[in-house]
Amino acid sequence: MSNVPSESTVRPSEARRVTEDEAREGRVPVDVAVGVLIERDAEGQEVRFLLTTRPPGKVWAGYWEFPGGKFEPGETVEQALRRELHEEIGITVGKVHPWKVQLMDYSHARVRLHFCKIDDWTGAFEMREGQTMAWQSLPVTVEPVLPGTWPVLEWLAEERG
Ligand SMILES: Nc1nc2c([nH]c(=O)n2[C@@H]2O[C@H](COP(=O)(O)OP(=O)(O)OP(=O)(O)O)[C@@H](O)[C@H]2O)c(=O)[nH]1
Repeated sequence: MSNVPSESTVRPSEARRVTEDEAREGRVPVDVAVGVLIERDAEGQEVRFLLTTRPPGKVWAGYWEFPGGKFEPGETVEQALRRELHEEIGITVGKVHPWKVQLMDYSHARVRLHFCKIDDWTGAFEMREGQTMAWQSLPVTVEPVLPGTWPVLEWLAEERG
């Protein structure tokens, strides 16, 4: 797909999608709640989505991703997402729509990414961890994009035909 970065630019040992079956063995996945913030046009069609850079000092710093973070003990996806988006980008999230789950292996961790769509929030965006934000549509114009973000761009492209 022309508008999605090529996974071949990252060595397989660094990042790889895995299935739930494969993940039954080896490292226990870390659950991560991720928000796909969507802006709609007057007809209600999805137009743009928000990407942010990974903060300085974190693994894969500077790579573009959807905002979110790891669950804290006992949290649901929705609770983790509300907390992370408030802590990291300063907004208060309204309704959360669970969308897709994707497992991903990195050298630093195995993660289970819980992607949720959000089109309802209040508050001004404030990048509280030194990130950069960009509203994007397909094809995205920012780079580099985090490998764990590529599947989302594919799903969005599929949805838009
Ligand atoms: N936020 C986010 N994380 C993603 C995405 N895709 C993806 O593979 N990840 C991975 O999910 C993990 C999220 O961890 P994080 O370090 O950002 O979480 P956090 O904010 O709770 O950080 P901390 O508790 O380490 O400070 C990372 O391993 C990151 O590489 C994505 O689109 N958004």
